[in-house]
Amino acid sequence: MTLTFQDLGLSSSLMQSISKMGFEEPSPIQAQTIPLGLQNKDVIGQAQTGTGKTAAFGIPLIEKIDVKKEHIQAVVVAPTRELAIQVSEELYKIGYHKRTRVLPIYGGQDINRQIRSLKKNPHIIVGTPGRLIDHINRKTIRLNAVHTVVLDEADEMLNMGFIEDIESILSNVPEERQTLLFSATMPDPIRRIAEKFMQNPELVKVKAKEMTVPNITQYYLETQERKKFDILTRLLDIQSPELAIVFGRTKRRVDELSEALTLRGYTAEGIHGDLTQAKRMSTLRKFKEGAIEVLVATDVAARGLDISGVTHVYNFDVPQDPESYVHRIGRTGRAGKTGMAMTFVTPRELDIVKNIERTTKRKMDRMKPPTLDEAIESQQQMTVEKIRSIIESDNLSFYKRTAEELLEEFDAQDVVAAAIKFMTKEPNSVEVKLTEEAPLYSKSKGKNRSSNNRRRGDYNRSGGQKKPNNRSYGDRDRSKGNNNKRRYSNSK
Ligand SMILES: Nc1ncnc2c1ncn2[C@@H]1O[C@H](COP(=O)(O)OP(=O)(O)OP(=O)(O)O)[C@@H](O)[C@H]1O
Ligand SMILES: [Mg+2]
Repeated sequence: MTLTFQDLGLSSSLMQSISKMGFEEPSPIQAQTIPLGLQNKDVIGQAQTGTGKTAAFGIPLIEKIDVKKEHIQAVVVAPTRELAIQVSEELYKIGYHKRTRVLPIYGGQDINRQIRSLKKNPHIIVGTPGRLIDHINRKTIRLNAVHTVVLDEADEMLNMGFIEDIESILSNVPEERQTLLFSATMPDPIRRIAEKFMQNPELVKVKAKEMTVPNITQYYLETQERKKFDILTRLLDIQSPELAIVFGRTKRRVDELSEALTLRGYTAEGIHGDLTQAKRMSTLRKFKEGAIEVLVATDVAARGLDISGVTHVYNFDVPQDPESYVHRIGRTGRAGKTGMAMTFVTPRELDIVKNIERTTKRKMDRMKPPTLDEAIESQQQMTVEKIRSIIESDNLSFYKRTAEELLEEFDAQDVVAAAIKFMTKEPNSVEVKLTEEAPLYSKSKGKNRSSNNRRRGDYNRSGGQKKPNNRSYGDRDRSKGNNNKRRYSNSK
């Protein structure tokens, strides 16, 4: 009974793009939303992180564009620049064969350049609220022929204080329109907005027992504040993630952590709202390309980020609330792939873990912080594996004479041990000093929560080009990773 994209009655140009993107079958949110979108219904969509909400609104949106018309027909509003770019790239791909013109519009980019791009008559604009308002006021964007509006990550726009901007954008769009509202979480204020601005919206809520996707294994580690950093580096050594994101509570924390990681020999960089747009983009690009192994980020900096290959998320500081936990760990385990999330808690913060577990309806397993010996042991194991694979695959004749000479002079065990020692990345003990963060207290205890990471002003997200479509879809029946098909499997 699995629904296919074909069943949804999409046009051939869209089918072509979708298959080029490697999508095999619609994800549950897509299967439910696309038909409603095509029928011009208002939709409130809620589904877990990484389950394809972008294409859920993107596919019907593109289907409804009349490419012959030379004006803006749809507006997508997203909370951050990086997200605006990421969404517009996904829409560009979906609309590629149909030749839909999509333009991202965001603050921090030269406005005159944007005005020039707007003169090329894009069909769809993907923008951040502030810059959209700016263009509306300058009359460089006219929304009088817009038939579809999408609010992506509505909860985050609310958190960032964009509500008035959104109201003002919506009031510039004809009332006869379709409004789609998407979010991974759906707090009450968002429901109220929906009541005010949408017409009999259909609520599409992908049923899930838990708020987090099942393919992320979740752990917490109880430790003292001052031990966290050593534990982080040991975990990085033991788990050797493909790509990892480390979350810190504040911008200062992110700066200090990325410096400290660099000092210990990891390639790490940080992103947060105080960095320039150019710096944030280049860091994200390097991370996507794998030139950086560890991305250190504040909460908001990583919301909505879609980077394939993020295998591990470390909550170096416990997140402020369950919602931010859900978004943080949702940077891994996307599109059906597996992921691991480790949350560090000090003894006084244990209540927060309980609170998160209650909200997400999912227990985290307790993980014992690894010891230094365990870290060294696992590094040695990696060396041994490397040696094994070299013996199996390389032609070693060039080295054999030297090996013989060494063996004549020394005991064989010593020679091998020395080689292993030389090749093993020993845990680096360079002293690092992090400014301590005060523990967070569970809300339920009525104590103040840390307020030094105000969400507003710290918005930055991922954008940039994604890797080509050779990502497999974490498809359980298919063990080989690198095929061209991406299949949705995590909620079946
Ligand atoms: N039907 C599909 N088959 C395979 N891959 C898909 C499918 N739909 C979407 N994807 C891919 O899954 C990834 C996650 O999608 P997307 O970013 O839209 O998730 P999301 O639900 O918006 O997550 P978040 O809540 O974190 O914003 C993207 O790389 C996207 O291209
Ligand atoms: Mg999204």
